[in-house]
Amino acid sequence: MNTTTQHTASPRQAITAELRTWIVAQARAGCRPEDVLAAMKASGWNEDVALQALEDVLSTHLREVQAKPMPEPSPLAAGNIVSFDGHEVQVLLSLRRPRVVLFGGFLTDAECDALVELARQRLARSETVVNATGGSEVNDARTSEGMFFSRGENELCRRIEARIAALVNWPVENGEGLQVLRYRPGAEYKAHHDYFDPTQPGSSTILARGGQRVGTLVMYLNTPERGGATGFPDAGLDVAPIKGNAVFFAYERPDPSMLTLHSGSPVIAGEKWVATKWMREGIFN
Ligand SMILES: O=C(O)CCC(=O)C(=O)O
Ligand SMILES: [Fe+2]
Repeated sequence: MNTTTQHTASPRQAITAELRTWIVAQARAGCRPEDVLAAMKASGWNEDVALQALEDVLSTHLREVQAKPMPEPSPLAAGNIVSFDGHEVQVLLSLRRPRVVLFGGFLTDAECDALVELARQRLARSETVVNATGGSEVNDARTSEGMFFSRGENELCRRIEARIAALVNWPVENGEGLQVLRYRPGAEYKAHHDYFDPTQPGSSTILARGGQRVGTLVMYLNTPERGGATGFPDAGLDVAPIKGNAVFFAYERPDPSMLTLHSGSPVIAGEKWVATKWMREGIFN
């Protein structure tokens, strides 16, 4: 029997989610297609069927990666000063992988102070999402206090939301309301991803409202005396929390390979205040 007949005669082997993830991971790690094919053959795949599976998975993956619109500050380059609404913002750092951009002077001192004062009386102990249920709970991994403004709640929120939308090219409607956090000495937010784990049953409720998170902007509302950097351990990057600056990062897929694992490291002295804007794939209502 030649291979062609064998191919026609054999039922198409199913491309499971697990196999798809594995093939994509091999490609992203720089493995040559012929080596991936050899590994599949070694684990019992018929050559033609394996080739077809490789082709299907990789072409779909390429289309997904190319077609997906993302929040993205380009065409700004590091070193530029960008002006929006009469307000000048500097691009202090731009990293491609993970996608991270650090803005200088994103908020004025007066805007930072006003956000802190509006948020102060509404603070409550921060919670984390419980993936299994889609609810939330108090957790040692996150020892800050926080509150949410609803989107467009007041003139200040509207002004900041319009600036974010313009500078990262992402619609205001896709943003969650601003969240303000206060960390006291010793408080931290341990390493986490901002996207919702799609394999967890609780995520479907959360994702029904606006889809996945694809980008985050953390704005520093004060400069803590010591500690409190935003760390990106996969990139070996620590962003100093300086009043008015803001760090943007984006993650095309809800996957650790985006390297956007990050933490709010413990505050050692003083308080740390931040405002976070999370951006969804779709309209968040
Ligand atoms: O406090 C920080 O530096 C990071 C905050 C953060 O990760 C978040 O709000 O999701
Ligand atoms: Fe985060």
